[in-house]
Amino acid sequence: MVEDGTNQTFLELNEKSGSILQKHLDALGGPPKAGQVRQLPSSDDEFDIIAIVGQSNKADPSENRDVNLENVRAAVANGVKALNGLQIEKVQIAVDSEAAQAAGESAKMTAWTYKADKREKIPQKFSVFKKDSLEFDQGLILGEAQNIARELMELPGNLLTPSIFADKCVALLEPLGVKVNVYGADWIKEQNMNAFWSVAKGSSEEPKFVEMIWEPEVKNREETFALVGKGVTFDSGGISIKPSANMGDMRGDMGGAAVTVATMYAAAKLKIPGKVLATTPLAENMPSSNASKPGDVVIARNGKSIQIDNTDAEGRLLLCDALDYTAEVHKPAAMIDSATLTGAMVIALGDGATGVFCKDNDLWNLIEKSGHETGDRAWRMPHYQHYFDAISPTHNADLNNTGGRAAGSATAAGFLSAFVPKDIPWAHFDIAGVMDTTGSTNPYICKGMTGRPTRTLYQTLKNYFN
Ligand SMILES: N[C@@H](CSCc1ccccc1)C(=O)NCC(=O)O
Ligand SMILES: [Mg+2]
Ligand SMILES: [Zn+2]
Ligand SMILES: [Zn+2]
Repeated sequence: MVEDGTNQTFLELNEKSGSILQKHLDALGGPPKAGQVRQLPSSDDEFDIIAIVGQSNKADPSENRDVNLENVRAAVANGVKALNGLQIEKVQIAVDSEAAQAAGESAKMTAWTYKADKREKIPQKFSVFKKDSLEFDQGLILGEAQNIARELMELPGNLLTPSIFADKCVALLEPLGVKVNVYGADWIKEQNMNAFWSVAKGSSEEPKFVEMIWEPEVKNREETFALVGKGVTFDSGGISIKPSANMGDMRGDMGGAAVTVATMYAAAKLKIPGKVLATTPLAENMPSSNASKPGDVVIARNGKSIQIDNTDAEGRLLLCDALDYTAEVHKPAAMIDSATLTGAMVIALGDGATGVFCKDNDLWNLIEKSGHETGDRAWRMPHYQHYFDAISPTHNADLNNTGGRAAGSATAAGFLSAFVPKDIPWAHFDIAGVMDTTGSTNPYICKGMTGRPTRTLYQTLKNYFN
């Protein structure tokens, strides 16, 4: 696969073919425009087909990402898709070394579909044209990591209960040298994680709390970076039940946990030179006679009382205990939580960017830079006292678990801030908007669950420890 009709690889192949390639290309209308692909028969025994891919050269700085790399991702995606169904197993991609990682990421993500049997028709083996490239291979791993998150998110609630999710964490990460601790209901209650338990107790599926530790022998920095991910394997809303239309999408309400685990996979595979600690509270949110009722009051692990006025605002209840535990027990130097937290974030940003709430400018700058590099962007949201005031105080407790309709994402972030010590740089990623896609906005991610922003989380760790 070769980008446009003018680059060096094309010229070499054309010369070798005695200018037949150029003749075919001219007959097909000349070099492809951005988004187009021309497939040429190859006279070279080494290749069955040569695909010439048009690449955009638009570079608008206000896009807030490395547009050149994103153009390469798009071109590779279009090329791979044009080869679908042709029984081509292996694709060599002609790409410059500075874009090789982006090409690898895109190839791997484009070649993925949830239905494993359909993958047979899509090329699955990729390399750089006639050479080995470490950057490209790293890109393949990062694409694979995001695919792991997509797979977990697509899995329906009956096939991915908290117990099954926890088993998958062990199977995926322990062989890579990540220590994985899995705790159940008794431990959650012993820890006084009563806010977490208030969500889980309505389901017959046992909740799990998974703790993952990557600690390499060789470190660039001694600090611990912590990740926390919301893991609601199905969110029915509980007693405050959701409308039935599209309720099946809530199989992806463990997206925060999925991208957290996928980031740990990438961190271990690519041997991030520092300690990364991750936790995921996992539960189902179901209505039953055991479920929490609107108006119930619980005391969270940190001693704060919470009035549960809306059982569908459950994410912050699991997360608040997980954040408190992670901060107190592991004392990280920085912490990011990821959560499909609010419908308001879907309205605010759609699948354009992850909404990030962060008071620490250094951490925010690191996250923004990372999103710029991966193309999976972050957008800073307001994290003011004003929004915290909307959820506190409440009639019968220190905090209310809902701040009402206005600025729902910001008041949710305000709620979480009551559980993170002020001296720990912390960012909250509301990933509800980027949870899924119609498939029309990004050429390398098909319709469905996206696994976003796995690569931006990984890149943030990489930038932090390098
Ligand atoms: N599970 C969360 C977020 S639901 C957000 C969403 C909606 C539609 C498609 C994708 C994501 C939840 O229940 N939040 C409560 C709330 O926002 O009120
Ligand atoms: Mg799922
Ligand atoms: Zn909910
Ligand atoms: Zn939820």
